[in-house]
Amino acid sequence: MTETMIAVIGGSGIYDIDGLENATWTKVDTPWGDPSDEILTGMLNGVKMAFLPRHGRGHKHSPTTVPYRANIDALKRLGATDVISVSACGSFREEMAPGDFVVVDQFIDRTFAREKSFFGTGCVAHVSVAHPTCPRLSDACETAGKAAGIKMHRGGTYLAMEGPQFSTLAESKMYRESWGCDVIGMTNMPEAKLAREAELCYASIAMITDYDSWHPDHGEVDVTQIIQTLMGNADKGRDLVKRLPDLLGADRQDCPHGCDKALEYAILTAPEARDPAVVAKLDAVAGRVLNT
Ligand SMILES: CSC[C@H]1O[C@H](OP(=O)(O)O)[C@H](O)[C@@H]1O
Ligand SMILES: Nc1ncnc2[nH]cnc12
Repeated sequence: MTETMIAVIGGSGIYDIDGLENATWTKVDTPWGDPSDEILTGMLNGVKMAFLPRHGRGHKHSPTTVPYRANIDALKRLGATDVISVSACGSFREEMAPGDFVVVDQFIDRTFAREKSFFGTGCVAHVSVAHPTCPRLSDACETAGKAAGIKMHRGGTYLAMEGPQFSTLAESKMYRESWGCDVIGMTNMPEAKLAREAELCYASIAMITDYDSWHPDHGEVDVTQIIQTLMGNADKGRDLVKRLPDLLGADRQDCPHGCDKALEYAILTAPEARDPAVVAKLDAVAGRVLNT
């Protein structure tokens, strides 16, 4: 049995969380460069917590330049077991209205200018992301959100676009009508894929801020409107987070869905063919299976 550490990656509008005991911002060095910012650690109701602002305090990183690999490595290195992403998203569904939250369970990855794996030449691995989010962690998010009085939707497909521009009207209609997507954002990929490679349970909460550009009764997406909605959402998001420790507990059992064993049969490169320098970089992410 290991000790739970709940890591929250806060998206646009969420640059800190309050209420942690012994709250400390810590710089974490990783073989993949600097994370987006220092990481806030502390205790909440007897459970270890970590918080990382995805874009950095002051919103320094664009969706393309967020150092996704360094962020996931740093959280794993600190001892995180569960990662909860909280993100601002557009909605493709009338019933998923601004102010509502969606516990996302699928993704379509349309990003193209990001490093998407910890593995590659010298140590090749292929993990499954058929089910990219952890149902156990998603259950906790849904329960916590409902207890906080938030209108929660369970399940939804998140279209991850490169950005930084919002979608054209034709794209928005295609994602909604032909591809069956429910929400859109710019950051959950490759984050979810990297969390799986690092054997971390991952859940994603989409805080709906707008109707993207498809909705006939709403104008095109506008960052001022998004930020206004976010200001209301951010407090709700923080309230949800505060309820997670009681739901997840300090003693962590093995993940019933196998998120924490994702690398068990994933590494293809024979031990004698592995590049020691590449293996060394994987100490935090894949130390369990590489015995580093
Ligand atoms: C502020 S609007 C666009 C911006 O907000 C979202 O960021 P995050 O997912 O980190 O909350 C979206 O993905 C874009 O990066
Ligand atoms: N409509 C939208 N498209 C992409 N990212 C978003 N983040 C918030 N709203 C968004």
